Amino acid sequence: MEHTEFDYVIVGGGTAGSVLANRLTEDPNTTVCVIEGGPSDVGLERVLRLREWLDLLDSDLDYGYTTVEQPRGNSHIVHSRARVLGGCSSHNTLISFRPFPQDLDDWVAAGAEGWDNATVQSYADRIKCNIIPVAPQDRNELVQDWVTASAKSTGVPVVRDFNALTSHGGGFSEGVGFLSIAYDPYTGHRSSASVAYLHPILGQRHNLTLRTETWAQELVLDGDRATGVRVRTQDGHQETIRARTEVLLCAGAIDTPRLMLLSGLGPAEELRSVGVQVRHDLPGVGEHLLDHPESIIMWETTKPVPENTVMHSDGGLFVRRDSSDSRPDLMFHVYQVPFDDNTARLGYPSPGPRNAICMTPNIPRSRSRGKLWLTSADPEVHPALDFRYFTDDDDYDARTIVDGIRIAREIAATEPFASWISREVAPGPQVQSDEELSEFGRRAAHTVYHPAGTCKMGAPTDTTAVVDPQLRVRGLSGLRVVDASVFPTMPSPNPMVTVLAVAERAADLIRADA
Ligand SMILES: Cc1cc2nc3c(=O)[nH]c(=O)nc-3n(C[C@H](O)[C@H](O)[C@H](O)COP(=O)(O)OP(=O)(O)OC[C@H]3O[C@@H](n4cnc5c(N)ncnc54)[C@H](O)[C@@H]3O)c2cc1C
Repeated sequence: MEHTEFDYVIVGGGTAGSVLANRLTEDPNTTVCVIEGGPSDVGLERVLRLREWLDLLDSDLDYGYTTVEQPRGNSHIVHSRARVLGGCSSHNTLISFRPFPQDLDDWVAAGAEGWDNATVQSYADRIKCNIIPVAPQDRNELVQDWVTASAKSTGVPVVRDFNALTSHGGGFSEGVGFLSIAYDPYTGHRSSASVAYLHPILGQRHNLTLRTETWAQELVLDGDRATGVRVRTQDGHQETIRARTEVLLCAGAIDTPRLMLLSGLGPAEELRSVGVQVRHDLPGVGEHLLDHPESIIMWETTKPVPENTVMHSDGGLFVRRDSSDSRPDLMFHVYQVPFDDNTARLGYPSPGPRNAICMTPNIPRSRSRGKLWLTSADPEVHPALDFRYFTDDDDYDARTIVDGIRIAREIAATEPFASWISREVAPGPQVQSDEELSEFGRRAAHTVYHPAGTCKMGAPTDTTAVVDPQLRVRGLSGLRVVDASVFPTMPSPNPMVTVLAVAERAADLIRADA
């Protein structure tokens, strides 16, 4: 057994972990060790080339978590989670939206004192990733025509830079346009958390130790203090890495609660039932599993989809149905490839690779709530994930998807987009009633890959919260969570920028405590 000691041990060199590693090692007297389960992405072209992101799903760089049966949804969804430095920012589409001001009002109302809009946006200002609206050479004619038709059909404005509306104003209620994406428009490479925060300092800062292909199996506790992490190295050895000051959990919304539960931190009765020794009863760990569910409508095109693109999903549309809230309540991505995993399984034909266009309506503030739990004390066994998709009491989630498919059909009937479409492939024009559209929409449903909330932040008095507003785990010392698990509620748009901003602020909170 080899023992090594650092000031901070970061579990997970992913989106949040990369930010923390950079910011904490700005002080040359602070030592940091990052434990990352996957390999480095340095020089790994198949990761760095953003356009090839679809090839990473279900690959050796994907943990590929499945869900338990979803009686009202799709039981076949695979939740991709990246096993590589940079985490999901090395795997995802890098669509970059600041959280809406009202999303952060919700955080404060949920007890996350100090996470108000002005504060969080000021941390988003610091993000090092190169976030820009899709560059002119990557804007293809089809998406351009889709933007024009969407604006005409729904009456929403065309937006040139969504984030400018959030950083310099009160956000936006509706809009359509090319997305903002964290990438280098000259090379097509990612500007992921690892590219932006780690690559420039690897080998430069001697106070940073990076342990790739190393898996954190259990937290080491001394009474109620976290003092280290027991890890398994690539060659199967076990060792303990000690933290003099803090252990920082950045393993993401699935693996952070999983590691806590395996370490005896979680709902006591449930832990006992699988034979895990209880170290600290924390009922909220694994509860409150959030996501952005989405569904799909797919068409065959009259001519091949133009080749130029950033990553095959370059446009976005936001619609607001409920005027009592200033935020949009329906979002659509547009996929310029057959996004047919779920439709093919249901028996729908797939157009050729260059002859499909899809719209995927998603629910920005889904009302269904899920849960994650252990089925075994064996650290190799995946936890159970139950998103409880489409189970909210008033059927809001399913109705949102039905509205989304209807709005998408109207856009498809509007020029200049209409001329690109030869026929609707899924669900097909015969599917018309609300009941039929709901049935299709739920069975073909997918995830936008945004699990969050499983170690939620709340007021120090909130017994359902896992961390306090300083992100410290309740009732323990030397342990913080800094990743998408801490979200008290889901930000309406894609969450990566919120994760980056959370990590930027966490670095300040950690330094202030030290
Ligand atoms: C396919 C896909 C597309 C997406 N597209 C977008 C998008 O376009 N825009 C957007 O805003 N969001 C997107 N998301 C979501 C977004 O990427 C995530 O919400 C965000 O990156 C999560 O960051 P995190 O720090 O919480 O976790 P992660 O980035 O997942 O980091 C966790 C890290 O911890 C490591 N790890 C886990 N367990 C252990 C362990 N026990 N020991 C050691 N290491 C461990 C993992 O290998 C990983 O590197 C997408 C996600 C996916 C999967």
